[in-house]
Amino acid sequence: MKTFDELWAELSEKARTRPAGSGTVAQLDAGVHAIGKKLVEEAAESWMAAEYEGKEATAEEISQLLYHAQVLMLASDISIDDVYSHL
Ligand SMILES: N=c1c2ncn([C@@H]3O[C@H](COP(=O)(O)OP(=O)(O)OP(=O)(O)O)[C@@H](O)[C@H]3O)c2ncn1[C@@H]1O[C@H](COP(=O)(O)O)[C@@H](O)[C@H]1O
Repeated sequence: MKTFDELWAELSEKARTRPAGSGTVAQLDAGVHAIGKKLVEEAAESWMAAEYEGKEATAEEISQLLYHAQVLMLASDISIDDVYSHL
């Protein structure tokens, strides 16, 4: 288990060091358009899970949604504080 902030620290490090085999690095290389499509896909899957699949599936889909949101932030050079400033 990890927190949002811990995942952000891990993904930031992956973006900086670009280890071989990292899915995050592959997504960053694919670009904002591809990352945005994944984000929308995970949002739709979260919605469907919440309507039809129960709490466990919904939590899993939302975790993937948060992951892809963080990847989009990295690809767009947006920090956590940039986002928090709008909350
Ligand atoms: N939390 C996640 C995470 N959530 C979702 N995903 C990605 O999002 C995809 C979502 O799965 P789906 O089943 O919805 O999609 P899919 O169509 O079957 O998968 P794809 O064909 O798109 O890969 C997964 O296949 C992963 O590629 C994640 N990839 C990585 N992480 C974490 O990010 C960290 C860094 O990962 P790496 O960069 O791969 O080392 C690690 O702690 C990982 O646990």
